[in-house]
Amino acid sequence: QYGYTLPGWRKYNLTYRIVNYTPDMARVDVDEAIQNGLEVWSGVTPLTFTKISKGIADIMIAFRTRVHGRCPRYFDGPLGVLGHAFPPGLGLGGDTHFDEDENWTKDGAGFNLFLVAAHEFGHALGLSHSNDQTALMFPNYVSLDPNKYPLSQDDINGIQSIYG
Ligand SMILES: O=C1CC=C(NS(=O)(=O)c2ccc(-c3ccccc3)cc2)CC1=O
Ligand SMILES: [Ca+2]
Ligand SMILES: [Zn+2]
Repeated sequence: QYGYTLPGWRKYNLTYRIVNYTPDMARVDVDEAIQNGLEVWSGVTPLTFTKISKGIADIMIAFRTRVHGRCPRYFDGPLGVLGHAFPPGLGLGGDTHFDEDENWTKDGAGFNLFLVAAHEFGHALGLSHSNDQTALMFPNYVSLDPNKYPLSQDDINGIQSIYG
């Protein structure tokens, strides 16, 4: 009874939908950053992600500002919180929102969408924050080279403890 594994998804084939796009980046670059952010995790688990363009997906992705829709969490304008994601579950579960008041980029300027997305998707899959400085799930944003930013062993241990 001691200890517990964080609740994960009870299925491996998940769907996602990009509900709206940030004007900061080309649509194809947003699609690519999101897809790569998900592939970081599917690469080390049996999870698969299928993109749908309408209807309700497990992971609904949207760019929002301040108070938005029925979301219980708000954004704070430029800087500060960059995004938030809800742990696995029905309804809001898995949904991931990015703060549109940030400057989203696909390179080192502003905030790299791929990096933040990969971090938020960790939450959407059931991971909490890590105290390992090198972990993707570390609570503070570090702008590293997104092309070489692998998962740390801590991230892999975490996700495989849920979807091993
Ligand atoms: O649940 C929360 C609450 C606050 C958060 N702060 S954030 O949006 O500014 C944020 C911080 C760090 C990252 C990050 C960390 C490591 C690698 C890449 C991004 C992403 C977003 C992020 C988050 O997921
Ligand atoms: Ca913000
Ligand atoms: Zn939100």
